[in-house]
Amino acid sequence: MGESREKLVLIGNGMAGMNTIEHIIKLAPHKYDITVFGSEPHPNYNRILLSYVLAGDSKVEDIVIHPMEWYEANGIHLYSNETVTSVDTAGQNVTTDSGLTVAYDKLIVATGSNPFMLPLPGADKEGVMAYRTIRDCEIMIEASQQYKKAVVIGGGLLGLEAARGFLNLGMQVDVVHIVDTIMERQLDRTASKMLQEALEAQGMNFLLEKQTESIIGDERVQGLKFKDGTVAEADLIVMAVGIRPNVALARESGLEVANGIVVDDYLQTSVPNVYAVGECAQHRGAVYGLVAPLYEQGAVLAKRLAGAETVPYEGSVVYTKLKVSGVDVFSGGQFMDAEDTKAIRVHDEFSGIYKKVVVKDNKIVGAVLFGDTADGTRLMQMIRNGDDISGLEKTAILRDNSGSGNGGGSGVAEMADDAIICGCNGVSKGTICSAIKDQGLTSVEEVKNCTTASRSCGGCKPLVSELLSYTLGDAYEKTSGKETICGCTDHSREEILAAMKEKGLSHVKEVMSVLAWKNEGGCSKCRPALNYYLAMLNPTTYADDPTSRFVNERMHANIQKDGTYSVIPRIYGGVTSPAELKRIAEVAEKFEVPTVKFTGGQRIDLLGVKKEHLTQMWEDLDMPSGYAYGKALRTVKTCVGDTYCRFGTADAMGMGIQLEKRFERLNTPAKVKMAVSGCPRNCAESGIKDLGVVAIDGGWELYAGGNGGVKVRAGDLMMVVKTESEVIEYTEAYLQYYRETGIYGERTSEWVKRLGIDTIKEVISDPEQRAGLCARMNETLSVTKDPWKEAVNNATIRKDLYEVVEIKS
Ligand SMILES: Cc1cc2nc3c(=O)[nH]c(=O)nc-3n(C[C@H](O)[C@H](O)[C@H](O)COP(=O)(O)OP(=O)(O)OC[C@H]3O[C@@H](n4cnc5c(N)ncnc54)[C@H](O)[C@@H]3O)c2cc1C
Ligand SMILES: NC(=O)c1ccc[n+]([C@@H]2O[C@H](COP(=O)([O-])OP(=O)(O)OC[C@H]3O[C@@H](n4cnc5c(N)ncnc54)[C@H](O)[C@@H]3O)[C@@H](O)[C@H]2O)c1
Ligand code: SF4
Ligand code: FES
Repeated sequence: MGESREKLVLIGNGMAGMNTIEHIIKLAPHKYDITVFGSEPHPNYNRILLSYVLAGDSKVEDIVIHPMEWYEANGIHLYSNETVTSVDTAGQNVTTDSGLTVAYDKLIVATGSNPFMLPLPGADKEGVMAYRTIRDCEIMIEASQQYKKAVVIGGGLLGLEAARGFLNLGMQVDVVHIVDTIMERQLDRTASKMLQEALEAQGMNFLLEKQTESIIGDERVQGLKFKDGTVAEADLIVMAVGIRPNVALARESGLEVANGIVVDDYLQTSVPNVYAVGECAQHRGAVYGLVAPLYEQGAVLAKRLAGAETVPYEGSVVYTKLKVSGVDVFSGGQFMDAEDTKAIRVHDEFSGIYKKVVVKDNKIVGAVLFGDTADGTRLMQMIRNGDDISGLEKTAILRDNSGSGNGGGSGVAEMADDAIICGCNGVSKGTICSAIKDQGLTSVEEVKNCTTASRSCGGCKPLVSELLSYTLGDAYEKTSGKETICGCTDHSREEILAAMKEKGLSHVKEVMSVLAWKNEGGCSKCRPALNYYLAMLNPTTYADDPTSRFVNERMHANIQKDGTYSVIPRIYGGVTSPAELKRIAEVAEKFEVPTVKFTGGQRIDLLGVKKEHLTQMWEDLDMPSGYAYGKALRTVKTCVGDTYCRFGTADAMGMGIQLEKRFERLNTPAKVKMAVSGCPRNCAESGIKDLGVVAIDGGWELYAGGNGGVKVRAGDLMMVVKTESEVIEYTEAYLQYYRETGIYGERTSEWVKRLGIDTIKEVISDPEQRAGLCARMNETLSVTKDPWKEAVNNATIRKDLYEVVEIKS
């Protein structure tokens, strides 16, 4: 039987080529004798998921698409770790680097791309690398165990996913980007800036508008120098500045090559019996760098080679999603405004949501979504269908997905059966729903195994989950729905706290190990949370884990966008003295601080401080840390009160200073701001603070859960008390209750809303409960230390965190 088979050879054991082979085997299992060559020493794997391997969410073995046994079972000869070095198109055979020659009747070239490496002086130093393969990923993971500081050049999709991975690996990371907006090839300015802010909050540091001039160091890289003369330290540099089609072999073999290997609508090259598919191919002038279009090409080529009827491949409308946990970003089609386009925009600054839909001639041609990407699939379908939207309401195009009511979700119910749910693998709603019904599937994993939907980037998992819910109703709801603290675990906050108490768990790694964390090292969402919960439960015995803190908290200073730091000393109640001001001025002069600014919280910010100056500055200032970087008490703003103001009924400054001295250094689920006003005129803005204190005739009002930031909220009146010591006592109880029941990252404004002010009132009004809360607060406060003093007095901390390695250029 084998005798009659034609010989099909595939060069490139990657995603596009092997997807084509998989289709061919399904369509015409006996037509070809198939040989596959791959330069990498692995079976075909999902390159996309490398980002999850790097981030610690998956293991290398989990991302294999076709294991070795699959090749064997399908009679495919796989030569891994073997590179094809020449193609004889006249004699119809290929030759490899080990000297092997194999004949073909049909040849598929799927050699992918090469990462573009900037040809900089010093780029050949050890520690400068690309990010494309399993090997690259392994090198990065190994390096993180030895080195501390990574720099990623390129703030595109790949660079940002690499940077996120480094943070998860416990490294500090700078992202160097050439223009002033990241992901400018996928996002408009508004979305880009929102993304930057969100990633900065995760600990990423951006060096924007920087052009690298050279890479410095001896044998191993030590840093990079920019054209503007500045430098950045680096133990490891990853170049993620784009890719170039891997066409050298094709060119040498006489195939027509422009940017990529030129192919027609059936993926045929300029040479008979030779086809090209994937990133190396150029179709109608376009070269693609995402899997969805490559799989569309593969489906057409497979049909062609299997002898089945096929429509031509006519090009693809592409969309992307960034795979970084905690941010939702979608970009598709023609997303930039142009003279002949109009846009529908929704920008909710309170919820951090931005949506833009670009319309041309009454048709949607592109979209950018940030913060809520549930509309993405539907919009892409409308773009592909060329739907006329002139009769549609704006709300039918962009939905409010925030609620769980009818408007919520992505509207899977209304999608047509042929709507593509999984863009990467081209799987439609109809296929998924039939598989769920016919095969009795009950989980996203089962749908993936049966239909391939969600097998690649995983971006469609929420939609698949919605389809399961839509098809199975309550039966599905019952099997899912628990709110876990992050994707690394199936446990909820409550379960984790209960286990910490019951099993006496005492460090972050132990929690992850005992509770069988799916991702061994955890991520930036769960590790700081676990560190906080452990410290909250065991204040006197727990040893803080600085590696589980965000970089600003680790450094006790805020990193600014140019890589310098800001230093904000504590100024109790916003009240200072000439001597203190003189000292601040002297320090600012001595260290040539470029900007000195008053903050909204009545203190002084020294901006633009070099890392190596931090500890000496703190020593010279001889003032406590203002914790402007931490999830902790920030400031207590005060008015002058009855000391100077004729309306004042109480000593607002004195009360504010007492509160700040009592609660300084207190760690809380999220930052806490307070204010004290000397009368109901409320000049210190007590109504929009986490705790606001307002003097009234004969006493004080305490307001809870106010916020003047992103989501403005007026505080709820929680309590009216008579004396200053009662203000302290009730504040202790309130803050401790928040510490014990707040979700890590949750501001009091959200917490008060979640619990209800009446519940909080009830708890802290109850003398027994209040006494317990105050006792636990006392215990916590009894062991806090000033971190700046600690760093000044501890040579190891100074060396490990603040010393700068000298960089030779
Ligand atoms: C970290 C990372 C994350 C990504 N995330 C996404 C994402 O979320 N969504 C998305 O759509 N895309 C993503 N991509 C892009 C996606 O992985 C690529 O578009 C896709 O892998 C390209 O497939 P390909 O088969 O054309 O090339 P490749 O997958 O690169 O396969 C080509 C293979 O050919 C081999 N080869 C080359 N020359 C020879 C030769 N002469 N002889 C033998 N073998 C040879 C190479 O070693 C390679 O294994 C990501 C890429 C990376 C690196
Ligand atoms: N989630 C996803 O879909 C995903 C994830 C990773 C990779 N990918 C794909 O992998 C490929 C490679 O990704 P990429 O991010 O390297 O490519 P890219 O071309 O999308 O982005 C490269 C970025 O580097 C910047 N840049 C160029 N020269 C620079 C320089 N000298 N200094 C600083 N910045 C510079 C560019 O401005 C650009 O934003 C792309 O095809 C991408 O689509 C996709
Ligand atoms: S709040 Fe009252 S006491 Fe304080 S400054 Fe304003 S008017 Fe004066
Ligand atoms: S959309 Fe990428 S796996 Fe489904």
